[in-house]
Amino acid sequence: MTPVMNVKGLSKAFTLHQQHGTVLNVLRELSFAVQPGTCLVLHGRSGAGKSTLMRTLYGNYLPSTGSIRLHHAGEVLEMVGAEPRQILAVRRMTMGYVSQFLRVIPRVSCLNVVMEPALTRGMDRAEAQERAAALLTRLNLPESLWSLAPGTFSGGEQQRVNIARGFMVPWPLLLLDEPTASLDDANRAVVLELIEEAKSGGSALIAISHDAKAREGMADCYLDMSLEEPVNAS
Ligand SMILES: Nc1ncnc2c1ncn2[C@@H]1O[C@H](COP(=O)(O)OP(=O)(O)OP(=O)(O)O)[C@@H](O)[C@H]1O
Repeated sequence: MTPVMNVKGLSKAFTLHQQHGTVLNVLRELSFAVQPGTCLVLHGRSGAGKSTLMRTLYGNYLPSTGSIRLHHAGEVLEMVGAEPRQILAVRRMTMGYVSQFLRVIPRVSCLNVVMEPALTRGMDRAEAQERAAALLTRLNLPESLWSLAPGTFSGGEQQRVNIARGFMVPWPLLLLDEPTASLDDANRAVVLELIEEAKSGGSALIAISHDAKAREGMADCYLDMSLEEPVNAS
């Protein structure tokens, strides 16, 4: 099977210019591939570089070395050094990212936050609203909150809005950062169902989860990022 993403020799170092130019070698020579219909879970101690890897894959950080090849729009795109317009097209069509915390935009209602990825892809508004409502209902978010901006919502409510938004459209590759961190057992089970449905539809997922039950429920394979202590050089 052709992988959705193929990563080779990926390294990322941070240089702390304000702190005597200390260099943190966070990712070192990582190579892995992600297949459609599977979930790869990033595994490793706190500080191993899991979030850094996610941000690098999403194009937020430029790696120091290596290659990230992504199946996008019928072609293989090298994400390292891709133009900003290509990264934006990838984020609209190919790679979704459910970050740990919802980015709250003042005065934008919960329903609009959830619908946005579908509207950006040209889905009809009524259809988008129906899908958003179905997801919010499954995630047990009270209907009385849907027309409110999520800024005042609890941590778990904000997380469920973020998850509904992430699953609004099918993604060839979906990145999930701690998708069940603030959720109770019932809502964790809903998130695991959504992940299973996405996999059945052919999506590949890359996830970080400190929640052992959730991790076991979603993982098809693991990337162990704790094999060595990071090397810090100045
Ligand atoms: N923007 C940055 N600038 C400098 N150092 C950074 C930056 N982002 C992360 N780091 C460092 O990289 C290392 C890995 O951080 P990262 O957040 O990726 O770890 P993690 O495995 O996701 O940890 P956790 O499980 O605690 O969330 C840490 O030592 C952190 O201090």
